Amino acid sequence: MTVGASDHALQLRGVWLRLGHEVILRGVDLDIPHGEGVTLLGENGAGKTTLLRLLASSLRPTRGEGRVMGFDLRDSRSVRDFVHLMPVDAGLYPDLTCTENLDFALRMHGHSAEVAGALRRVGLSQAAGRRARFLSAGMRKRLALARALLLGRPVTLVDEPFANLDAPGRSLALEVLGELRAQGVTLVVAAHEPALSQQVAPRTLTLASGQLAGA
Ligand SMILES: Nc1ncnc2c1ncn2[C@@H]1O[C@H](COP(=O)(O)OP(=O)(O)OP(=O)(O)O)[C@@H](O)[C@H]1O
Repeated sequence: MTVGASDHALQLRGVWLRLGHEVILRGVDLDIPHGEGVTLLGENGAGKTTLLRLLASSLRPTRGEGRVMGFDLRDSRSVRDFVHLMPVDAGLYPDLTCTENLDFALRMHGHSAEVAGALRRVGLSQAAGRRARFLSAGMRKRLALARALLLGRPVTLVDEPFANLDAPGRSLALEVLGELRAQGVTLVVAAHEPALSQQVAPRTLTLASGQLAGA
């Protein structure tokens, strides 16, 4: 692949991905410059989550190549130092409290930050000591947003940030994602709410039949 190591945060060349018997991605090319915000659209089952997992080095291409912050997509250890994936189900440890979930994420990345302030920011101060398994879906989403903000990874991939959120929660999600962009974070947002997502991630790509349009 003739790619410069530092020109783009994310690059894919001719990526195919098969899961089981199903071919999910069919020759996907992608170039996302540092700091860009991209909205990823596509029908249910189009492969958005799969593409995010591939970019986070959680799935390997069946064929083709990719680079994340200049590192080969297959070099999971290096890629994961730069990338945070906020999964659709929030990806929390159910038996840890809100505070413990954030503390743990920070420790994993060798960061320190003010957890209480982040919980306050997302309206979860009262729930700080509650285990994640006892949070509502919207509260889990809020906690995941707090974690994404605290980590501030150079590449942040967000799966369905607006799902399960009430109107103030959706505004909060926009604020948090906007703040990450303002910090120079490269943001990819998979969403079914293009008008919301495009406010913070204006470039729009659409996955259909395993191919990416607008790339
Ligand atoms: N582990 C797996 N094994 C086999 N097939 C899978 C696996 N994970 C996902 N798939 C299939 O891959 C396809 C794409 O799924 P994916 O979750 O990426 O879609 P999506 O665009 O995120 O959908 P949605 O909008 O519903 O969240 C679906 O057909 C799904 O059934």
